Amino acid sequence: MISEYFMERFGLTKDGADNLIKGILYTALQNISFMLPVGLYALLIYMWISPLMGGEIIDSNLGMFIVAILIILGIIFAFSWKQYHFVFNTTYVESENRRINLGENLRKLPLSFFERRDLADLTATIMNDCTDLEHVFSHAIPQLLGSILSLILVAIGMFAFDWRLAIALLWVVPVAFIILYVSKKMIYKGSEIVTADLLECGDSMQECIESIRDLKSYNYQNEYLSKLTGITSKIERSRIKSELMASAGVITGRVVLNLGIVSVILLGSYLIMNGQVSIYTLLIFLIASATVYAPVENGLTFLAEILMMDIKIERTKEIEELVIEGGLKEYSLDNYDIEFKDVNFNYDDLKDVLSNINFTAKQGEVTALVGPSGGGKSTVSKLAARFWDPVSGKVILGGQDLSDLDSEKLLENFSIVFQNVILFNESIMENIRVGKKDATDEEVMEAARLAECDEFVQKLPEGYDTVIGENGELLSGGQRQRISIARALLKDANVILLDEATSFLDVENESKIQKALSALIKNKTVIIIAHRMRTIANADKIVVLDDGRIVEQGSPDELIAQDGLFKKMVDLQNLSGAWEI
Ligand SMILES: Nc1ncnc2c1ncn2[C@@H]1O[C@H](COP(=O)(O)OP(=O)(O)OP(=O)(O)O)[C@@H](O)[C@H]1O
Repeated sequence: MISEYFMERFGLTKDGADNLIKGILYTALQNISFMLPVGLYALLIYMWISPLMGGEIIDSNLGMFIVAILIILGIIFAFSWKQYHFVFNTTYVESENRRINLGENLRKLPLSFFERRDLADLTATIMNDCTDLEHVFSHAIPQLLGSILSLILVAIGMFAFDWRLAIALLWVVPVAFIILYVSKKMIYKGSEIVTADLLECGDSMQECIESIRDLKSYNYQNEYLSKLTGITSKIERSRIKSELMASAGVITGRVVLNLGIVSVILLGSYLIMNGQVSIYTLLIFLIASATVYAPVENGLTFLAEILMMDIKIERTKEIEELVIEGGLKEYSLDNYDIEFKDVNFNYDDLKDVLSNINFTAKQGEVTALVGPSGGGKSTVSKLAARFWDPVSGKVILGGQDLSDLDSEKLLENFSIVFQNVILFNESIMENIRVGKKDATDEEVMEAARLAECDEFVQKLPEGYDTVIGENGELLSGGQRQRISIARALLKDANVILLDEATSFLDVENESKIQKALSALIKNKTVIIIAHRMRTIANADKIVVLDDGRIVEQGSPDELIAQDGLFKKMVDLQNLSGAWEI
């Protein structure tokens, strides 16, 4: 039951929760073992004070004391070792599990999620929040709950010894915790503000690094840096405020704890004067107060930390509990036609981006999406690969509604070349192999040759083994595009989406790649987006999108004959082609 509570409350796995319980028990035992020397002091004081108070003289046996000290040290060592094992080792394993789970969950989320969510925020959750939680599970929770547990056991002993002095010693403990708990809202608020400010700072730093070229070219660094300085100062202020909010409760609690010693002295003196307790009993309680309050003081600091952590736990749970996109993993397709049936779509409920889209991209044909910028071409291609689901209407592949299919399985049928090519900081060979994980080096090189990569790759210092830097920074835009096309050629899937796939290429290279692509696209469903009319001259079907609606569709000849938007676009490009500067 406790295990289930911990799983739910702290988002732990079963093993993690069980180990946390063991960690708490060993922390309690460790705390008690730290109090064992108090028993030894008590004995020593008794031996020393007894003759002064007219009692018998007790023979001190040094050997016995040394043995007792060694036994106590042994016990402290054994419990500390166990506590360390359960608390620290298992915390790091749990933290690793948490990161893997988050990563797994993210992998299964619809791609639309990543367009909506702030990526710096996601990274902060996986890295920073998990690290902060690591600290809470390795220090705060076991120490706090262990302290409470050991305190309860010690309190029982104290009550048995003298219940009046026990009350005088311990009444401050619940009061101190209640004071801190009452300030919970303030602590949470402070932590929420710090988290939001850190995120804003992370976003701005990332933006600054990504756009450093533009900042320099527009001489905008100073303005941007002063904005960054403003944000970092804001973090500093909110951190100080948050610490003050948390420490107000902790310090008040600690002051209250000290009142316990005062009340023990006052009550003890009164009881001694009335002959109800001996000075020995009072001394024992005063010595005990030092060891009893130490874990409680730590506990107060840890409780504040746990209250501050709540926001991080919520943030990780939010990702863990996101609804994972479902869908059929096993399905059969009649063919690879993609049909848009009465599709309406928007990104944010505010403005319709696509309205009443009806067309079919047939297998064995090239369907080109053209139209003015912002007309909805890329959005149509995203819906075709189920990156998003339509708000109404259906997108159908070979008779199956895409929204019924598992995205990962569905994308096995797609080769996609995006406008913005993403490359990894690995060798060219591995970057192309992304298209087909089990491809041999020969297959990769063949795809690279077809995509006109071979010539520039041979000139690189280590050929196909050259590592191309973060997002392929060592390559030109056209070279990056060719690598992306090589990936698509290697994957050789049945549906091919090309979104401005050759926009960075010069005429010569584009013509060569068009040739390679025509070999690739035989008998496949091809949807191509291009602004250059030359790129889509051989398309079987043209769909013209303007302001989210299909305004014309048909073969290039039919549309030229219609003398509408497509014809206007072709004429304009012919005209601009003839311009001389
Ligand atoms: N992730 C998004 N969130 C919100 N709105 C978006 C998003 N992506 C695109 N839009 C909006 O949807 C509309 C259509 O964009 P889309 O990229 O599909 O047009 P496009 O025809 O491909 O444009 P271009 O030719 O310039 O690439 C635009 O108004 C754009 O602002």
